[in-house]
Order: sequence, then structure tokens, then C-alpha cells
Amino acid sequence: MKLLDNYGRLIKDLRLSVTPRCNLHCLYCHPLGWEMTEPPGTVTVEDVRNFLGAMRLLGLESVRFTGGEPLVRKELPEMVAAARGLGIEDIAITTNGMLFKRKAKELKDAGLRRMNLSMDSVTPEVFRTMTRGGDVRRVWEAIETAFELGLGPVKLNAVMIRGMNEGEVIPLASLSLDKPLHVRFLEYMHLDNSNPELYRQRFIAGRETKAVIERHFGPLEKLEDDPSAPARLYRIPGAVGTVGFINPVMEPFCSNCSRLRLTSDKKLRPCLLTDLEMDIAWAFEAPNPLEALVDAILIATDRKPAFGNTLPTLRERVMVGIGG
Ligand SMILES: Nc1nc2c(ncn2[C@@H]2O[C@H](COP(=O)(O)OP(=O)(O)OP(=O)(O)O)[C@@H](O)[C@H]2O)c(=O)[nH]1
Ligand SMILES: C[S@@+](CC[C@H](N)C(=O)[O-])C[C@H]1O[C@@H](n2cnc3c(N)ncnc32)[C@H](O)[C@@H]1O
Ligand code: SF4
Ligand code: SF4
Repeated sequence: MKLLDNYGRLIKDLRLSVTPRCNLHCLYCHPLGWEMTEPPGTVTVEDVRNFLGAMRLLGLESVRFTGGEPLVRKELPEMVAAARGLGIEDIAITTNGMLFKRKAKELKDAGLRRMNLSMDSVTPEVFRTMTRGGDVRRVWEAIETAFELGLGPVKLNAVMIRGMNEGEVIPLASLSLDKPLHVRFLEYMHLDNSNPELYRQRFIAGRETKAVIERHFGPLEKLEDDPSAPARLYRIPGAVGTVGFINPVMEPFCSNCSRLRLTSDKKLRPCLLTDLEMDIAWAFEAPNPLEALVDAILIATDRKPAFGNTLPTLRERVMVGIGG
């Protein structure tokens, strides 16, 4: 069965947050501390199995476990195994990598196929500042471990923030030169309404980052994009890996959006950049959760907007600074 929204988009990908907790505190993100226990009402392994089962009935092809930091959730391997048990092939995580080395084998055995790693900087001090205490050596270890275990492709995410890591563009892009690493530069999104002026000052448009790379390496080769994935892909001539630009603010990719998101507190979001979310805790408690979850997913898909409805506000907040 295929799930189509009201704009004809095929919904086949799920982003599933398994915890609101994190062992880092990046300057641009606001997770709960890792030392807390999971808040009451957080999705359980059984909830994840039921939700994935319902999505699978509706044609789900890929699932990405995220957070918070998914590796602080001790049941993550069981959740991955639940996805695999339902026949899902494309099982990925997005992680800061701090705990990856010690959990990688178990995750691979459970069915994990690939990973995206956050790496805003290659410079230890800049990395530590941006993540408020993270150790970039652990990201290197995570990359090596992924290569050793054959988990791939390995994609790196760098959120670009003026005054913090703009000097890292060339060192980060250079990581794609001789290794199969896919380095993606993300436009910073300011997801709350506090201090729009600070947001404007910090924001760097993807096209500016691309221009910096092209000034250094010459024109980038355009590669074929996966239309339903957020990154626009390029290659530095002769490089093994790729560079990509994820520009949700200045160049939204909503027309091919294929995603729904489930938050760790059981809210179903038809879109990442929306103020609309449905509390579907009731469906997990229903006498027939699978049936109730299918209903909830159909309703959320029906409400999926044409584009992120908070996008215009995000763009408005940065337009003045960069002239359109
Ligand atoms: N606006 C918007 N941004 C997204 C969406 N999905 C991912 N992003 C952005 O892309 C960033 C990187 O996402 P990842 O978790 O690495 O996953 P991904 O790149 O979507 O996954 P793959 O393409 O499957 O590797 C996120 O932090 C968001 O900034 C989406 O559906 N809408
Ligand atoms: C919220 S994190 C969760 C997964 C994991 N903890 C990690 O950092 O990879 C998922 C992705 O969102 C990105 N992200 C978080 N806050 C962001 C923001 N304000 N703007 C753009 N990207 C952001 C992170 O860089 C990361 O790549
Ligand atoms: S590691 Fe991920 S979840 Fe944790 S603070 Fe950074 S971006 Fe947020
Ligand atoms: S902003 Fe919303 S509609 Fe656009 S790509 Fe992201 S999730 Fe999809």
C-alpha cells in the first residue's frame, strides 16, 4: 500500500525521536540533560514496534532514529531490531557519535545500515565550544568504526553559524577529498522566537558556504540529487566523497517531502517546520494499537502542509541580513 498526501507526495520515510535527552548541549539546540531518566510517556520499544508496524502497512520504506541523542537510549538496539523484524531495509541513525564506538557492533547486528554524524568543526576547541563540552576525537572514532563495520554511507552534518564555525568550511569540505565521507552544510534554523536579531547575525545561507568552497577548490561538479532527501549534492573535482547543502530556510525542499515525524513523547508531526502536531498517545493505548495508529497516521498525512508553515517566519528573520 502507498501513502499519498493531499499534494500527491509519497510518504515513505519516518524520523523517529527515541529520547529528548542528550549528552551534549549544542549552542543551537535545547535537549534535556542525559543525566535525567526518560520522562514519563516516552515511547517504549513496544510503542516503536507498533508505530513502525502501522507505518509499514502504509508503505514505510525507511526509518531514521534520532533524538535528542539516540545513543543515550539504552533500548535503541531493540528498536532497531524491531524495524528490521518488520522488513525495513533502510535503517539509519543521526547521532553526535560520542557513544557510537562502544554501541556500534550491537546496533549493526540489530540491523542498523547507515549513520549521519554531527560534526560542526574539525578543530577541537571550536567543536568543544559549539557542543558545550564534546570531544571531536570521538567523532573520528565513530567514523572509523562505521568504516570498519561497513556501515554506510557516512554523512556528516555541520550546522553553519557565523562567528563560530565559518572558518571550518574548507577543513570540513576537505574531509570528502580522500575518504567516502559526505559532508553536508546545514543552514542554521532558529526554532524558537527568542532574539531574532541574534539569529540574523548568526545565519549563513548555504549559497554563501558553497561560494567559499568554490573560491578555494574551483567549480563543484553537480551530482544527481535524491529528490526526497534534503541535501543538494556536489563533488569537489577528483574527490572520493561529496559535499552537500541542506538549505531548509533559503531553498526549502518541500515539494518532494516524503516524511512524517514521531516525537519521543508520542506527538505526530506532519512536518518538521510546523506548529502543527497531533498528540497520539491515545492510539498507543487503544485496544487495537495498530488499527488506531494507522488512523492517526492517515489523519496526520491529511494535515501535512504544502510547506513548513514556520518557514516564512524563519526566512523573514534572516532576509534583512543577507538581502534576499
Ligand atoms: N525542513 C526540513 N529539514 C529537514 C528535513 N529532514 C532533514 N532536515 C534537515 O536536514 C538535517 C539533517 O538531517 P539528518 O538527520 O542528517 O537526516 P537526512 O539528511 O534527512 O537523512 P538522509 O538524507 O536519509 O541521509 C536536519 O537537521 C534538518 O536540518 C525535513 O523533512 N524538512
Ligand atoms: C537534533 S539532532 C539529533 C541527533 C543527534 N543528537 C545529532 O546531533 O546528530 C539532529 C540534527 O539536527 C541538527 N540541528 C539541531 N539543531 C539545529 C538547528 N537549530 N538548525 C539546524 N540544524 C540543527 C543537528 O546538527 C543534527 O545534525
Ligand atoms: S548533539 Fe544533537 S540533540 Fe544533542 S544538543 Fe547537539 S544537536 Fe542537539
Ligand atoms: S519543511 Fe515540512 S514539508 Fe518542507 S521538507 Fe521539511 S518536513 Fe517536509
